[in-house]
Amino acid sequence: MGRLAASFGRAVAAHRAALHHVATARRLLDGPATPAPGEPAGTADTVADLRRLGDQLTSGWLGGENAPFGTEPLTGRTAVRLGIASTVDGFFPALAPIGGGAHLAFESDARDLRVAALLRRLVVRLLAAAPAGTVRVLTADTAALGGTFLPLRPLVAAGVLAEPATSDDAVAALLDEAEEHVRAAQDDRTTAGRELLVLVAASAPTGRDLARLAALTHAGPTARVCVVLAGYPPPGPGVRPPALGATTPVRFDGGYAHIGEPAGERYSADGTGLPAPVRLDGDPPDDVIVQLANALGETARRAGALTFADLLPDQLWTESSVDGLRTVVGRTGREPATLAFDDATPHWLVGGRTGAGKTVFLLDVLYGLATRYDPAELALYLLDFKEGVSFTEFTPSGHDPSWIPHARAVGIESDREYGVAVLRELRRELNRRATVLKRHGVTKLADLRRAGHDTPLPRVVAVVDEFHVLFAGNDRLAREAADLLEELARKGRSYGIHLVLASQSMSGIEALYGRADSIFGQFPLRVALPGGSGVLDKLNDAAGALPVGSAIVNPAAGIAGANTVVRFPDAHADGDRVAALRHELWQRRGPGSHPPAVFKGYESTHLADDPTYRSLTPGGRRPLALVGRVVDVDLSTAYFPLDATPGRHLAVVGTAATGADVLHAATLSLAAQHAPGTARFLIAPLVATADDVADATVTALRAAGHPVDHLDAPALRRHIGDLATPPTDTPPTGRTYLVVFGVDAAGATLGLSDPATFRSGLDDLRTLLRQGPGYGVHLLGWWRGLRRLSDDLGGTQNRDDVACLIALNVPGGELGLHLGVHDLAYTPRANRALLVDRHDHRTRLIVPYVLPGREFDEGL
Ligand SMILES: Nc1ncnc2c1ncn2[C@@H]1O[C@H](COP(=O)(O)OP(=O)(O)OP(=O)(O)O)[C@@H](O)[C@H]1O
Repeated sequence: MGRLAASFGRAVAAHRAALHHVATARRLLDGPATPAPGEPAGTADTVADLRRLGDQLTSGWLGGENAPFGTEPLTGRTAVRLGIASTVDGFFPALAPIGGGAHLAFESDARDLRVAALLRRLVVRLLAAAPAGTVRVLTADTAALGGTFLPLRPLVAAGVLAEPATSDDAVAALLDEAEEHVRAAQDDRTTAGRELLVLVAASAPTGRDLARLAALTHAGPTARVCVVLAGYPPPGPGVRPPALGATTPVRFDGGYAHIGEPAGERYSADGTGLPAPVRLDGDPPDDVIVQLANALGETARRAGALTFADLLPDQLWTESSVDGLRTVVGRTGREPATLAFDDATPHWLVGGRTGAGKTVFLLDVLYGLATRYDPAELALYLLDFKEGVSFTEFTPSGHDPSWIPHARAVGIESDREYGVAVLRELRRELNRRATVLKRHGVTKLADLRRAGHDTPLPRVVAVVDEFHVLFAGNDRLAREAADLLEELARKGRSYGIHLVLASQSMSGIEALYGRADSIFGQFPLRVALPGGSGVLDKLNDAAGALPVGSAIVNPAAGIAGANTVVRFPDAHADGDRVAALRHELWQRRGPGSHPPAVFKGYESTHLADDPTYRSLTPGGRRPLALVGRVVDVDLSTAYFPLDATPGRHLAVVGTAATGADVLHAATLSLAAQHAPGTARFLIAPLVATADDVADATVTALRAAGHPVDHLDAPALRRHIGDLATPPTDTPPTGRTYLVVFGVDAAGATLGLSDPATFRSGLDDLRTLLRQGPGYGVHLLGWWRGLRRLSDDLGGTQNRDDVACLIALNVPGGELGLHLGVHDLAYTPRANRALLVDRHDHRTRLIVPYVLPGREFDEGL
């Protein structure tokens, strides 16, 4: 009996010590101890002491609906009630220390209903014990898939409690969050770190995650974390589980629980714990849960609400980019999450499955940057390869003339060729900067800018969304893209050129010809949106269970243990605010600000809109045949100069009806370079599909005052015969353009030989092709097949006789054979053509001109 009395004496002391903050402890108790019949004997005096303590502490908030919730934050170690200890002399509340580095572990996991009920009660008690927002509870329940915490649904719905983590990935993410909290608390850097984080695990996680959880129990009082772990130690043979630090164990003995030695206190001299059986407290009453949800919900909503406005600075354009760029992208817990483009994280790699919020995240980053830095500090190149409208809002449109003044080039639904053109442009900028730096004897942009150099050298951020498209296909273009990216990634850090590569699929990365490591090694900052684990280390699968609107940010190239969970707002949800901001930025642009060069992959182009065409006047020495716009950064005009060199003729090849449109544009652009009467146009519409366009061509030429002859096949044959003979007037005056819509349709007629001279139309045609340019005769022809062109030329050995080629829907391989070029990177597609000039070895992807209204006729 003496031993028992001593033990209870210790328990009194321990309870007192644990109840150091009596006011707090009072809140952790809920109601008077309810005696249960037939309890075993105890020691009257000490039990009475314990009882008195309990009585003092039983008027807590659960004592009545009007009782207040906690008003003081839980700063140090305190006590929580686990149940009722019973002795023959009475009953007393059984407490255990918690907080201030003290933790709890239950032997059974929450599949034991007593444990499940008590866990729920502990969640409620801890949330209720302190002011709203000072205790954050995270729950994990892989053993019952969240079922343990289901009765706490009202708290989840009110945003007070997060959804339980129910998968291994989610548990890993939860541990990431807890570890980040510990780091923040230990540095005392954020207010989030000052809240108490309670981690309630309904069962022990497996392997490495159990070790991580155990590590949290050793982190000490400054970590501001408290672990409540059920199912420890995990049953079964095998490796010994990691030891827990400062944890009160609770084990079970029949219907009663037994509370072991509390962390840092003694309940018994022999270390056997509280010498009285304990009946654990049951579920919190439903109405209390609802009451708590109502009381804390509003604060949680306010603290948790994240809007686009949270990303913006107080004042526009006040930051300097000398040492890097920084912007708030969202929140970590309740603190702003800031990411940087600087020496430590010069480039970012962003991953996330489709619909994971990648576009939204990128827009958040771009608006965050564009509001902090003025256009002299920051320039943007934005490239998107997917169908969609990601960056459209940065460019002027019919209904909104504004643009973001930082944007230099924007590609929407870009072609790979456009992407490579932008990367080439960035490399030119890199080289330009390298020269400037060398001239000033420094090696880094930051040093030059610190020295007050006045050449505008903004930091450049180039965003490439769905960048894996660049590497689709093992061709010359893919290799060039890899070369460019590698160079930009390697040198960009010093020259203030930063890359953000985003993708829904990292499989493209593997196709980087073994260079993935050398390229992505330059991308220390990884942002993994839901489903974006591909940008993290293979052992780091934290992004699997993320909800949309959050991301794992990892500044250590994705290794596990360096994750931070960031929530970011949906820029699109605040459309009016974003539009107003865009206008504000636009209004602030400087006097010389130009709209960005915009490439919209889905748009067709029209001759009439081309500034080069509009500036054409009669009298040039070498007329230019305009055929479209080159897929490059400035969308420059695609043309062929038609001079006196043999072979300066244009062949448009392919069955696509666009062929007629290209001839139309070439003819009208040539006409604009001749005064009426100085050029002759012979128009031969030989195929029905081209009739409308040929008629439109004739009408336009006549309207411009040019003489036009309309030819059928026999007339064409005659004219070819005439034109194959050099004129007698020397030097020849004027030019003759023979425009044939469907040359292949004249095959039979041209193949016939003249019975008198034995010359066929093809003989005359070949003479004309070689000699015609010398006396001002050029053929502009549309052949619907490459084979027909080749035959008409008399074989591929004569391919230089028509030096200017526009290939429409001609397979790249066939075209390569005709041209004698290996590795020709051309995939026929609607609204695109390949321009080849055999004389100056130019090959360019172009958007060919079409007549307005015929955009959708081209087919493939
Ligand atoms: N922070 C957020 N909060 C709430 N909803 C969001 C958030 N971010 C994105 N969403 C929503 O998720 C959906 C997909 O977003 P988004 O278009 O950015 O995805 P994505 O990854 O770019 O997809 P895809 O690659 O298919 O275009 C949108 O409806 C968007 O409103």
